[in-house]
Amino acid sequence: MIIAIDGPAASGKGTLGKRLAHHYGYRHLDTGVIYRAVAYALMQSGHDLNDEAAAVQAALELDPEKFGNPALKTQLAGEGASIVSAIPRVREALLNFQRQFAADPPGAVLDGRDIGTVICPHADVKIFVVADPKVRARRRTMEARARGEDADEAAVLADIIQRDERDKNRPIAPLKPAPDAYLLDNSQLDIEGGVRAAIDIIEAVRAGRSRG
Ligand SMILES: Nc1ncnc2c1ncn2[C@@H]1O[C@H](COP(=O)(O)OP(=O)(O)O)[C@@H](O)[C@H]1O
Ligand SMILES: Nc1ccn([C@@H]2O[C@H](COP(=O)(O)OP(=O)(O)O)[C@@H](O)[C@H]2O)c(=O)n1
Repeated sequence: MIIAIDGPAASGKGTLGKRLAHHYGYRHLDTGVIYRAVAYALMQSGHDLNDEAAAVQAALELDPEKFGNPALKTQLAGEGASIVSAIPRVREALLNFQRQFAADPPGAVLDGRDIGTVICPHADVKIFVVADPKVRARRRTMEARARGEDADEAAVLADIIQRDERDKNRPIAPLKPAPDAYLLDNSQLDIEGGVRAAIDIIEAVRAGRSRG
């Protein structure tokens, strides 16, 4: 089974994806990390984030072993990711890796912006996670502070809104729900509540399928 999770910045996609993968015994890929890693590589090598050739090269040379680098979590890397991810050739270079990850047994949960629309249009279940922008900014700020960073909630909110706008309005793989995605608003839910709601959706889809 392939579970596709999409949604705007800091909506809880990664947390949900990880928890669902654990619940079902599947592998999990946070695809945002891939674009963050490309942006980070460009920043480290002193290239402009709009340098298409350098960005494609960085995408082709990605090392999944480095996806755990804490530097990829910063606001700067997220902002950079939103710029490099709008380059069509970068997305193209990263397509196979993501599709291969999804196809490998026993099943996979992928989260990002275009999983249900482009990467896995035939996913068994698609969930589009949303939450009020202020709630998302608050959660992301608390997360950064817990890591010891000095995060300003208003600046985090501005970054989230700016990235969402860029991601929604780009011509390639824009952020939008697939027509067959289930909407999950977790503004009023805690993490457990969000996970339960997602499992309810997945089980309802499975039950519907087995009834044929
Ligand atoms: N339902 C929820 N209730 C409270 N906090 C949440 C919930 N879902 C996620 N979070 C927290 O919000 C922050 C952003 O979640 P994350 O999974 O990183 O989002 P995304 O992958 O969409 O960027 C994290 O600190 C996470 O612990
Ligand atoms: N499948 C994906 C995942 C991320 N991205 C881009 O990468 C950026 C960072 O993604 P992320 O999921 O790590 O961001 P957060 O929601 O964690 O803040 C996004 O703002 C998108 O521009 C994308 O274009 N497609």
